[in-house]
Amino acid sequence: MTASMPHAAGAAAAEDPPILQSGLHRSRTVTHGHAEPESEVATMKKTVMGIGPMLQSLNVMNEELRKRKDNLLRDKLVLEESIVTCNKEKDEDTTKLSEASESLKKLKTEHDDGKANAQKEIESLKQQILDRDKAICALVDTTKAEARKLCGLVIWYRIITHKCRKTRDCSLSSVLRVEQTLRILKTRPSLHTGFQADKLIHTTVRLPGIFSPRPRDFSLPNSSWSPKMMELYDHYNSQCDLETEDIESQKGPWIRLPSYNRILKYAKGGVYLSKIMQSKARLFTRNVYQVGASFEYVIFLNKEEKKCVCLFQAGHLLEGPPGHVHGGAIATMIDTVTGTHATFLSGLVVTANLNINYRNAIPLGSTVILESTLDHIEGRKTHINCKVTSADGSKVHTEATALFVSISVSHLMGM
Ligand SMILES: CCCCCCCCCC(=O)SCCNC(=O)CCNC(=O)[C@H](O)C(C)(C)COP(=O)(O)OP(=O)(O)OC[C@H]1O[C@@H](n2cnc3c(N)ncnc32)[C@H](O)[C@@H]1OP(=O)(O)O
Repeated sequence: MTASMPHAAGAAAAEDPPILQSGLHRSRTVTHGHAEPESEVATMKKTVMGIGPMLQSLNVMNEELRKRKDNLLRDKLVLEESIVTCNKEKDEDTTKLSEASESLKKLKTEHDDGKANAQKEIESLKQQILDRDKAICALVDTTKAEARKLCGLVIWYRIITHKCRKTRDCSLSSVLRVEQTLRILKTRPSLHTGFQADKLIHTTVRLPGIFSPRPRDFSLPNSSWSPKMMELYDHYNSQCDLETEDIESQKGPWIRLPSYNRILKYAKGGVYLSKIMQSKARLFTRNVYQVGASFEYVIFLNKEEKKCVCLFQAGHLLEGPPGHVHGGAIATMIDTVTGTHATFLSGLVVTANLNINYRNAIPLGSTVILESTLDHIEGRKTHINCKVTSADGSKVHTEATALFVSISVSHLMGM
């Protein structure tokens, strides 16, 4: 019988799990073979008992799968929440970005407006400077030869006092100085200058305005100045003119003369120096930038007494005899102080003669005073005396006389 139904039994075996297969097979066998019912029940019982552990493991697996499903669902929820948060943040960032772009646009517009306004102001101030320079020129009657000479000297004065600054400062105080110079010059009508009046406007108009950075004024105290140097500086500086816009309110007999490291860009024959020379040329006494290393000095001018005082501290680069200042360096300072003095007295001059007596050597690093006094003026010749003493005046280091000859601007160009 069993053998007569191979297909049915085989099909059942293929569909059912192995344990069931053996149980069922047996029960079928028993049923069809008319076996004892008790033994069939027992067999069934056995079979059912065999199913128990299998169900247990299936339950465990089911439980695990359920847990995994729960976890996945939780993860999904978390991810969905994150996506919502990210989208929210993205929206906020987009809003912020557009706000920032708006602010930037606004700032740019404001900046452009400000720049345009500043440009306008600069143009207007430049025009004012130009008008003022023209007005100054108009003060001088250029049809008269003497006036033309004065113009030439004004230009020289301006070149010396302002062109040496990179800014060629056109502030009100500069105009004031020009006016003062005019006054001085008017008292000296016999000066020989050959400057052409039409060049005056050209030159003054080209002077730049008040916007360039100011170069270093070497005559101001620095950290290398000794206490003695400072004491003397304070003494003279406290008696200086107050730089006010009102000419009448100036006080003090002394003027501290500013000092820069550049003067002219004209050269032999009146031609322009090469660009390299123009940019690299430096005044001899101001060509060492390191403070305290070479010529540390400040010049004060006394208009009333027609004299100059220079406080000079010689640095270590000026050594001549061991530990003492080189005679050439002393001569340089004497020429500088007396030359400056003569320029203020007589306008454009050059040194024609310099006589020096070296009485006592000057120790390096010490502070000395150079006193420049007017001896006399005779036609184009300005005779100056100069005495170099120790800071307390007790020792005379050097004595000198100098002759300066007035020259025209064209002479200077042709030198
Ligand atoms: C605010 C900035 C301050 C800057 C300070 C730095 C100061 C630095 C100054 C210098 O270092 S200048 C550079 C050194 N000097 C020179 O290179 C000058 C070169 N020499 C000349 O250009 C001419 O020789 C000079 C202008 C000085 C004279 O030539 P001129 O043909 O114009 O004049 P002239 O020869 O007819 O002389 C005019 C008068 O000066 C007299 N003179 C000229 N040279 C003389 C001399 N060496 N000794 C004595 N007297 C002299 C001359 O006798 C005459 O007197 P009289 O009218 O009574 O007859």
